[in-house]
Amino acid sequence: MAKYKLILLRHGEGAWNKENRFCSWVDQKLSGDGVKEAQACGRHLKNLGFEFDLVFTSVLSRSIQTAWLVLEEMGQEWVPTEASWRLNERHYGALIGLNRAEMALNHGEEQVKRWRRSYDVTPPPITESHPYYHEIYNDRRYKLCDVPLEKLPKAESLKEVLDRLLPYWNERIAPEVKKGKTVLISAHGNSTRALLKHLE
Ligand SMILES: O=C(O)[C@@H](COP(=O)(O)O)OP(=O)(O)O
Repeated sequence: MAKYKLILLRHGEGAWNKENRFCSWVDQKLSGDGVKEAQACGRHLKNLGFEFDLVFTSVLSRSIQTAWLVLEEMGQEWVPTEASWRLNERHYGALIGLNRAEMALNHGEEQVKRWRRSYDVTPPPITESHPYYHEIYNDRRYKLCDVPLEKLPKAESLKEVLDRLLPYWNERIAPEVKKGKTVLISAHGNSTRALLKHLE
């Protein structure tokens, strides 16, 4: 029997995943296929016999929606869930909204790969002239965070994702896992990647 029970989940496909655009902190909902993926995941976890005690999500709808759909399929909608910006997707700064294939044509495959997959390369920051700046920073969810609005990131490397995620992991999630709770984290490609890197 495993000592700890922690399931890490990346959300189902979002509308901008389909369009190959950097979505990051833009609050896109799941696509039709994304909904089906989350439901299939819920059925799979149910067949494996998982019974969750606690669920953690980011504050982005695609991770919350995925958690709901998973719990619904499992008949465990009542399980307490908690959302934190610290589980958000990596902040892709000025790259938000851009198409990865077009970026590769303009900047070269290597540069795009460096921005996406290196550990400590931070993309250029988002500025007020960016088309999604105001949508992100005027959103009420970011006024309710445990840090003031001006301290929220404007771009992040994977290392910086881990730096902002670790206090939440150490203070809020890890103690529950250590108590023997079965915990689901429904988050994003890069926030789960950062956490896995830490756990390994
Ligand atoms: O921000 C995004 O577009 C993707 C990750 O992008 P890549 O690091 O894979 O380019 O995040 P997710 O769909 O998991 O929330």
